[in-house]
Amino acid sequence: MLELSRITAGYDPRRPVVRGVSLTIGAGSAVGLLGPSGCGKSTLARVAALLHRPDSGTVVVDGDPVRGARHRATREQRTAFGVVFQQPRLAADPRMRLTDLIAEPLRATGRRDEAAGAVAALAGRVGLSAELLGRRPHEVSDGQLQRACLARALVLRPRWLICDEMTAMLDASTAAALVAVVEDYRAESGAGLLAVGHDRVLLDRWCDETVQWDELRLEKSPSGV
Ligand SMILES: Nc1ncnc2c1ncn2[C@@H]1O[C@H](COP(=O)(O)OP(=O)(O)OP(=O)(O)O)[C@@H](O)[C@H]1O
Repeated sequence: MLELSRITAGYDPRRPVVRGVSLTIGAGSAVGLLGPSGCGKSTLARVAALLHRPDSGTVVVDGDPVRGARHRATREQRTAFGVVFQQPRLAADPRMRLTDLIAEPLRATGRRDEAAGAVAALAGRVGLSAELLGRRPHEVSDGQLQRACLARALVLRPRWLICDEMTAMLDASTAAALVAVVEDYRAESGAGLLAVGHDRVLLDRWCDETVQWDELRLEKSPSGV
C-alpha cells in the first residue's frame, strides 16, 4: 500500500502548493488523478515517488515509513518506484544513447552486468529497435524517447509506478501503446500505479479509480482501503 497522509509540500515553506492532501493506493491498484493545471498534481506525484520532500505529512510505502526524499530514503524504498514524466527531453541526459539511458538505474545500483539482457528485453516490450537504441535523445522523436523513459522506469522492476502525464505529448497510438506496456507490466508484477493526467476518458479506461484533486483534501482512500 502507498499511503500519503496530510501532505503539505511546495517550493517555499511559506507558500505550499499542496496543503493537507491524503491519498492511499492499495497494493496493485491503479489510481488516476485529475485536477486543474497548476493545482499541485506533479508536486504530489514527486512526493509520492520520494523525489520531493514534503514540508509536513507522512509517506508510508508498503508499511515502511519514509524518513526522507531522494538519497535520504533507503535504497529499497527508492528503487520501489519507477517514474515517467510528461516531457521526456527534460528527463533524459542528452549525451546518453538510449541503451545507456534505459540501463542507468541498473548501473546506479551496482547491477551493470544485468544491463544488456534487461535492455534487450525491455526494448522489445516498448517497441524500440536495436538501431534506435544506439541513438541519442536529439536523434529520436518525443514518442521514441518516451518509450525509452518508460523502459528505464521498469528496469528495476518497481512495485510502484508514478506516471505524471506520461502520454500528454504523444499521438494517440503511441499513448495507447505505452499504456498497454504499463498494464502488461502491472499484470505480471502486481505493481501499483498513480497516473496523473488531464484526460478523464483515458484515466477512467486505464485505472481502477479516478479521483479529482479536490477530493484528496477529504482524506478519501480511492481504493477503499
Ligand atoms: N520547481 C518549482 N519551483 C517553484 N514553483 C514551482 C516549481 N514547480 C512547480 N511550481 C509551482 O507549483 C504549483 C503546482 O505545480 P505542479 O506542477 O505541481 O501542478 P500540476 O497540477 O501538476 O500542473 P499541470 O497540470 O499544469 O502540470 C504551480 O503554481 C507551479 O507554478
